[in-house]
Amino acid sequence: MWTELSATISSLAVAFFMFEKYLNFFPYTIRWYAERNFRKVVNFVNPYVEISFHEFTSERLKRSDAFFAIQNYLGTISTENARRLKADVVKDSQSVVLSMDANEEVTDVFNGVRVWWASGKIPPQSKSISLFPGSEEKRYYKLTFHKHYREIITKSYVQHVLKKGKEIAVKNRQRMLYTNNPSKDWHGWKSTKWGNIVFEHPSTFDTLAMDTAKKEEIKKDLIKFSKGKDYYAKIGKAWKRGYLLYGPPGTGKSSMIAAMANLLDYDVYDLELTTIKDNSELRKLLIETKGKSIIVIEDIDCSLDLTGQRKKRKEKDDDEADKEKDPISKMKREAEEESGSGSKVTLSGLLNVIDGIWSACGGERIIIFTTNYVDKLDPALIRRGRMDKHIVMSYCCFEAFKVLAKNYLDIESHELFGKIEELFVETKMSPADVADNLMPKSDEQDEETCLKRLVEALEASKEEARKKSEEEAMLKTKDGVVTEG
Ligand SMILES: Nc1ncnc2c1ncn2[C@@H]1O[C@H](COP(=O)(O)OP(=O)(O)OP(=O)(O)O)[C@@H](O)[C@H]1O
Ligand SMILES: [Mg+2]
Repeated sequence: MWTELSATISSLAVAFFMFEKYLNFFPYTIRWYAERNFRKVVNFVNPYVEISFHEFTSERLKRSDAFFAIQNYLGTISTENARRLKADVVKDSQSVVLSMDANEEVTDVFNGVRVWWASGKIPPQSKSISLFPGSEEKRYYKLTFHKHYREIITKSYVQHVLKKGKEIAVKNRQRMLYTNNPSKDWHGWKSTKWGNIVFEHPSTFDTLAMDTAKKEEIKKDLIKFSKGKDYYAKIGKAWKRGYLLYGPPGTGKSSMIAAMANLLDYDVYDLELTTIKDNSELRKLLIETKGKSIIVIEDIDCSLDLTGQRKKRKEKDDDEADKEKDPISKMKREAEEESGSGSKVTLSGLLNVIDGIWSACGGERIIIFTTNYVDKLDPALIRRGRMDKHIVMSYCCFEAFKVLAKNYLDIESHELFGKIEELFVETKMSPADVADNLMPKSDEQDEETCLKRLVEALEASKEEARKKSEEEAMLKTKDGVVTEG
């Protein structure tokens, strides 16, 4: 039987070869007719069905999600089967993920049905020399199975592969910190709107010094949001949430953002508004962001003039008449004008990004604004619904200090704690300054030295505040005397 089968296959192969070779000598209509019938015969003899999954979809540079899901899935089964594997290092350079190399084949069994997966590459079509080597090469995976199982494979198996592949991608995913590239770099081969590096910030809610109840409330709020897909769909609201973090410098706003990203396992998009030319660029950037991410606009009060009424150049001229005299300001302004880097993003453009029709694409996103001066912001920008939660990051209190002492010095109590608690009632010091005082600067510095340094700094700050208030009081009385006089 085997001898007969191999003889048939060889004859078919020879026939196919001859057929392809001599077909070009016939006129087109005959060729088309012959080819169609020949394929019918081949399909009748060949009981196998093939499905290809290509790396690039219709848009040339848009990578197919399915291709990567399949790549991940095949990585798990090919480690036992395939002989040539490709390795990628992921997750803090700790683990290796294997995938099938080109022109390898592996088999898989699903509900008792055997399928074959093969990987391949389509070489460049054009013979011209490309500036970008390898740019034309297209990878693909080919799935082969018996036509008898068409239903089960196309309906259940492919879905199973994509689901598993996506799960593996989430598990192996390295979180990224994205920053927007200036729009002049958006075009060209493989250029992207967002530049990215691996996000590795160590801040967590455990290391964050702040009121414990407030911290727990924020954590619960975040977790509720991340699990709220169905709820948001039910109430007909885009699955996104806005946070406004405000407070003096060094109170932990940026650290809080990193802690949030670490808690939820989200990517971070750090949006630099000043490099965005106009509202349409802002929208394009937003569309390119993925779900499970935090979009951050730091120091929103400094980023743009978002008071609603953007000043016109002429009006500004009066304000800046003095600045023109200063050679450094003048040079800076001239350079800005030359590069055309002045941003035209407006308040309405920003509002549209936060809760316009575009903001719903992607889903599962948190938008965070930070500012030192909340009063400077336009109320429309931060009204509830846009910025759903306002979080004030304030000066260090005794409770926050205890978290820092535990983290920086590994102590939970000390005889100086009493004094420090008293001093915190009357002094305003940012957690950044407290942390700096608590951090040992050499091996010789023990906890006692660090705590004493903090006490001294707190006393100095208290003294400074006392002098300042005395001066202010004196000025007030003087003013009073002058007015009365
Ligand atoms: N609440 C806090 N808990 C723990 N560490 C803090 C806290 N606040 C500040 N720090 C420490 O101070 C440093 C500066 O803090 P961070 O950058 O988060 O402040 P910020 O509020 O973003 O300041 P700015 O308004 O200047 O941007 C951090 O690296 C961190 O070590
Ligand atoms: Mg900051």
